[in-house]
Amino acid sequence: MSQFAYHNGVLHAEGVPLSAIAEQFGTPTYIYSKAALLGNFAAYADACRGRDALVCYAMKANSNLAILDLLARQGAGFDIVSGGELLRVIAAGGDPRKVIFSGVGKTVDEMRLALEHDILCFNVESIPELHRLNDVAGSMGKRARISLRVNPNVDPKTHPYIATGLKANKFGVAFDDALATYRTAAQLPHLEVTGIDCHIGSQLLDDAPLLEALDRLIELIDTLGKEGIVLHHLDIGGGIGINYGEAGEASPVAVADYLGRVFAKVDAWRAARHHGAPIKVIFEPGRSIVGNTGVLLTRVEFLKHGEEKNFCVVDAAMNDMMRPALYEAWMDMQPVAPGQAPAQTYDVVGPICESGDWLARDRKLAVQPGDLLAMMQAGAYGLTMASNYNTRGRAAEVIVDGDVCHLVRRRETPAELYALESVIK
Ligand SMILES: Cc1ncc(COP(=O)(O)O)c(C=O)c1O
Ligand SMILES: N[C@@H](CCCC[NH3+])C(=O)O
Repeated sequence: MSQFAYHNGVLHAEGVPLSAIAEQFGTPTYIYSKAALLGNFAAYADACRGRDALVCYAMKANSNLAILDLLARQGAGFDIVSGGELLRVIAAGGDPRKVIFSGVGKTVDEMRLALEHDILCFNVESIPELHRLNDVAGSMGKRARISLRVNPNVDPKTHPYIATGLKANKFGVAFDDALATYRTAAQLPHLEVTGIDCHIGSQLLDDAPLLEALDRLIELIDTLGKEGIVLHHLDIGGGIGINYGEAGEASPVAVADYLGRVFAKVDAWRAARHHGAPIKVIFEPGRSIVGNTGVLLTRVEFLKHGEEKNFCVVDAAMNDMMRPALYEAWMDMQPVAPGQAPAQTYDVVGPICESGDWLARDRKLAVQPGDLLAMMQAGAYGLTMASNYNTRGRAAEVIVDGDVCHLVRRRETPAELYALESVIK
C-alpha cells in the first residue's frame, strides 16, 4: 500500500505533510516511508519463510545507511558492486557473511577487502576475474567462495540500457562458455565453487523471462553435477519492476506470485532430478524494495512561457534524479497542495545547463512559483545516481516513521564539494 496520500488537500508521507518537510529541511529532498520499505521487504521475507533462501538487497538502488540498517535488522543480505558499498554495509551494521559481490570490474583492493570480511560469495563475471581472485585469495592464505554469473541470453523486454542478460551485454559469462569456465574455476586452488548466478535486467513487469532464465540455470546445474561440480546456491538476480503511474502501463508481477513460481520450479526440479546437496535460492531485488518508498520533493522557482513550450523550472535537476535524462524514464509529478492556479501543460525542468535536464515532459499542472511538487516513485536509483554537476550539492534525505520525520542525510554544502581539491602553487 502506498504510504503517500492526500489528507486535507496536502500530500503526506505517512502522517507528515510534505509541506512541513520542505519547511524544515528545504528542497530538493528525498523523502522515504519506513512503513513502505518494511512492507516491501516483508513481501520477499514472507514468501521465503520456511525455505532455504536469502534476499540480498541490491543496494545500488538506494544505499542510505538508515535504509541499509532497517533492512539489515529484518535479516536482509546485500548485493554489492564495489568496495565502497561493502564499507557501507558494515557501517550500517549489516552482516558481511550475507554479502554477494557482483560486477565486471572488481579490483585487487576490492577483492582483498571482501575476503578480509569473509563475504558469502563473489559473483564472478569472466575468466580473467577468476584468475585475479584466485591469486588474491592465495596471497591471503584464503579460499574465495564463488559463483559464475551466467548470461542466459534471455530478452527481458525492458529499456536497452537496463537489459543485462543478452549476448550483446558486457555482463556475465556466455551460456555456451559456462561449462568450460566452471571447469577452470574448479581447478583453481584458492577458489571454492559454490553457486550460479544471473541477472537479466531491471524494471521487468512480467516474470516470464526470469523463469526462462531460471530454467537455463537449472539445466546448467544438472550438467555441472554430472561432472562432479556440485553447487549449493542458485541466484536468480533482481529485476522485478514497479509501476511509475504512466497511463497504459502494465502492472508488475506480485512479488509473492513470482517467488512462489520460482520455488515451485526449484521443488519440481529437485523432486525429479536433483539428488545432491540442498540448494539455497538467492534473490537480488533493488527497485521492488525501495522504488515506491520514496518521493523527490522540489519547489517551483519560475514559470517560463517559451515559443513552443511552457516550462516549469524547479529546484531539483538531472543531477538529483537522472532517470529521465538517461532513459527518458517517465516519472509521475504531483502537486503537494493542488491550488487554484490555471492548469497548463509544462515541461518540468531543472536549472542545469543541459537541454537533457528535464524531469517530466508535457504534464498538465496547476502550479505557480513557490509551489511544491513531488516526483513520485523516486526511491530507487535516485540519490545513488546523483552527481554534483554544476556544483550542486546532493539533496537531503529524510525517513518518515508515522508522525516523525528523521533527517538521514543532510544536504551537501558548496564548500564540501570542492574540499577535496587544491590549486597548483
Ligand atoms: C547484478 C544486479 N543485481 C541486482 C540488481 C537489482 O535490480 P533491480 O533494481 O531491477 O531489482 C541489479 C540492477 O539491475 C544488478 O545489476
Ligand atoms: N539505474 C537503472 C536501473 C539499472 C540497474 C542496475 N543494473 C534505473 O534507474 O532504472
